Amino acid sequence: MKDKKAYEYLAKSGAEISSTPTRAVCLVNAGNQQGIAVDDFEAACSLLGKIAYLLNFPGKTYCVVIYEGLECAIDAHKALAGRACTLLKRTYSKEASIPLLVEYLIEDSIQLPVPATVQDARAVPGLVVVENFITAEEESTLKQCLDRYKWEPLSRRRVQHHGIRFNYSTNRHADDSMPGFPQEVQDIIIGKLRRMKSLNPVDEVSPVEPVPVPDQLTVNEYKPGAGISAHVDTHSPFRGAIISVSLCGRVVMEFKHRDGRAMSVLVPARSLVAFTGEVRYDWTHAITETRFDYVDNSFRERQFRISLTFRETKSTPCDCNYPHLCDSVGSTQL
Ligand SMILES: O=C(O)CCC(=O)C(=O)O
Ligand SMILES: [Fe+2]
Repeated sequence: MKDKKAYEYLAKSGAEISSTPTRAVCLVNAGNQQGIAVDDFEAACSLLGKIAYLLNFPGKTYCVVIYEGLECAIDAHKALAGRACTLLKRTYSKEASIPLLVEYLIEDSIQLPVPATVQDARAVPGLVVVENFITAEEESTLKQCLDRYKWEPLSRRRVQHHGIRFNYSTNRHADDSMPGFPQEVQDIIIGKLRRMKSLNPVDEVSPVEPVPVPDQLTVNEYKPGAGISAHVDTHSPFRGAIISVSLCGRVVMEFKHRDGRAMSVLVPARSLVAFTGEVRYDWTHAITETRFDYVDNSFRERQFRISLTFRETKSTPCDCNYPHLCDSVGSTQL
């Protein structure tokens, strides 16, 4: 019965079974739904030949390995067909003895999502991405440093606030100041920001912007799978660009404009992302709650991630040219 369902889902996805060997080997009964972890799956299948793509579809009862060469696919088919799933370290032990059903698929019939990349930032005006902004050593120093401070639990993540405090109920910074940033944050990140000449948007059309002088820091800790709903950071309390530095894991960030433009951008670990101009004021950004992101041509498990969002506070109304999402429109400004 289970097998039949898996074949039905496979057919529904548009994928067609081939009666002759192809590079695409489909493992039925060994999907993400049955607890196959993507890393175990990749390790087991790469023993049988060089993998071009790995497709471990979220919630599905099959997965697909596309080998670089046909010979490897034939070898894999021979090695895997009828074998117990323990080969793939299936986590549900009661199902571990179900034999694998292996099929070749017509490659063109497999629907692939478009993987999110860093370069996709080009389609989001004003977005700045600096890869490897901090080293792995600096990342671990910062993580250890933050672990010494108290976390505030929110429903799906934990936060810390440093510098001038932000009030979530009014969406404004509180008047009472706290001490400055932790020393390591000051030395590593603020030090690097001071040495940066400007913020250069990836699209190369949006104007270069000055580097802000942050006095407020929000630290977000996301467990794997957690996210943040679509929002624009309130305009008026903050001057210029908003900066986010990622520790520990990569994530895919979703950007949307009300005119229909939308883009998923890969934000690598240890990178700096800055929101300037149009993306700062006129687009929303979000992190979808999901266990998998489609990156590097595969669905990869969402990683644990800490982000540090730096803002420079101010007390004047916003003077941006993007009225639709502006909190100053209709009050003091227009
Ligand atoms: O995690 C991130 O990089 C984004 C956080 C964010 O959007 C925010 O704190 O406003
Ligand atoms: Fe934000």
